[in-house]
Amino acid sequence: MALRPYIVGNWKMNGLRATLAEARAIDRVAARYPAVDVGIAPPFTLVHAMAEEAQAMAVGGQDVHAKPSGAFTGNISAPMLEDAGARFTIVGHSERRSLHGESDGDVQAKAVAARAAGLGVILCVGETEAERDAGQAEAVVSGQLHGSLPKEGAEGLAVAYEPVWAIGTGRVPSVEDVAAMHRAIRADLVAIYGDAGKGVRILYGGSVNAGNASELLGVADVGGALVGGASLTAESFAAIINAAAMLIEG
Ligand SMILES: O=C(CO)COP(=O)(O)O
Repeated sequence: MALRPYIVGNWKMNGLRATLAEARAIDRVAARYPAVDVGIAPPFTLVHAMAEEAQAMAVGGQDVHAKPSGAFTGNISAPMLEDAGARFTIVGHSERRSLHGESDGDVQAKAVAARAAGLGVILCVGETEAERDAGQAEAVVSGQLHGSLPKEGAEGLAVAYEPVWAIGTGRVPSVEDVAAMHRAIRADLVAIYGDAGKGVRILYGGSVNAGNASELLGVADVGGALVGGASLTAESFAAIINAAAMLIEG
């Protein structure tokens, strides 16, 4: 891994106040691995409390609204997230794209808004199983990248490749398929941003766990992981952070 590894937990709609204890434990793990960037995106209700305490990890949002303020019942804006202590946000997760009907244009507007508020962005892309079976995986992901990446520049940006069929299923693509997709994403990033596209970390997400992290993180152009289920306890998340650290140390 040429870039600093970035290991991010997406807690989704899991997280009561009790999980603050888990967050503290994850922060202590992050402190032991200064060469690895660690982030957690908890539910909005925990962002402020976690950000107040976090020393070694970044706290982020799972989504953000494209407008800075206004009459948008139930939404959270990028300046509000930043004000609560968040340092980054996920945008374009497949659960947002499919369950909330978010288009590439919506995702792009969110990414632009997040960066305008000074937040890092993890922009998610990924094909469905039917699209992969039809041989369309790379074309679909390339279309998502061209449609949703902010055009102004690559600063503060990471991309997460999350095949929809691998999320929460225990199934992961072959190492060859991960390598091919990350190579294709890198080529798109360089086509869009020029040399700056080489510095964008491309995370893999979808059923990453302690058992497969080392193999997945060892694939060329995999710059980290976006982890769902296995990020919910410090013990399983620590094993993934440790796998990333071991790979840099060789
Ligand atoms: O969607 C994911 C992270 O954003 C992946 O979730 P799982 O790790 O639970 O498969």
